[in-house]
Amino acid sequence: MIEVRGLTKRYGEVLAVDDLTFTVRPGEVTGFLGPNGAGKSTTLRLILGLESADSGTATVGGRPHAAQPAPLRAVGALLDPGAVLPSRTAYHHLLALAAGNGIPRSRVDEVLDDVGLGNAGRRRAGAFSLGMRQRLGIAAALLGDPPVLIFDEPLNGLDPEGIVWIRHLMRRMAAEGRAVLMSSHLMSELELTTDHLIVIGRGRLIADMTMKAFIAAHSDREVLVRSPRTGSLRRALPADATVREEGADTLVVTGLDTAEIGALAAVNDVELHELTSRRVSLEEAFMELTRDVQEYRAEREASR
Ligand SMILES: Nc1ncnc2c1ncn2[C@@H]1O[C@H](COP(=O)(O)OP(=O)(O)OP(=O)(O)O)[C@@H](O)[C@H]1O
Repeated sequence: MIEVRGLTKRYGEVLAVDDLTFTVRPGEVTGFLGPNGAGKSTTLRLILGLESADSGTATVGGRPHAAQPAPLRAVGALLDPGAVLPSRTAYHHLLALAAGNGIPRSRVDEVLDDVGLGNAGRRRAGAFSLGMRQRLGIAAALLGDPPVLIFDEPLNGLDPEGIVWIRHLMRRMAAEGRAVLMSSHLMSELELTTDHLIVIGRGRLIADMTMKAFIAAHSDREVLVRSPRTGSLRRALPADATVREEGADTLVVTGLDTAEIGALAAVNDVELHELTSRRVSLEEAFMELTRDVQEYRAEREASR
């Protein structure tokens, strides 16, 4: 279990992590979501003891990272898949890590097989594709068979096969009872993989809820209407319907269903070319949730 309590980190003017509190539970994949610059990587580095907090605590299994007697057995992390000596073979890279953490040599072949690098272990890591480096980083994370796993943007730059593979791996790790934390700046990457969702913006907690609850809360339907007479249709709609234009001949309406809009169009003699009910995408729901912090970011960048 990861417990973050009142965690705060400042870099000069920038409050990168602002009084953040959340828990990552065993047996679940928790998605850690936030727009670029929200403070995700900083939070993960604080949990892993790579940075020190200005205040608050971050513990794994009840201990701060610095107090872990065998860090790789407590928490495995994939932060930067590029962090491998290019001249080393995958096998020797893992062997050095194992030796430094009192992990038996036999475990190296096990994890190489586990991540599908069984045949590539004797090749130099410098010649690996991004997908293979990602797998090697995950092998290193799994080396100590830890109960807690942290992946920072693990799907970045991967091909569809790699993405499916990592999704399955994370689900399997959670099914084995591990606590898995995965960061992303895209809701679409988390929707299929995670049980729980933590959203941050500008270093602060915005949402902490199950993925199911997030989907239920944001599964409003909207109706797309295409017509050569959108102006007349718009005037025919009741005042409490929300209407926005999506191009010259298209309206998107919330608050009415397709039958109601169809009936109003018929009564007012408005020709329709399309009437489609659709779910608001979770990506849009996430953007709505973080709009204030995105605007803040845009303002800050504009004023530089
Ligand atoms: N070492 C550092 N020195 C100064 N500022 C930093 C440092 N690391 C991060 N920051 C700033 O802290 C804020 C949070 O950055 P962080 O990398 O944690 O965000 P993030 O959510 O991981 O973003 P991304 O998705 O872009 O990686 C940003 O404004 C960033 O510029």
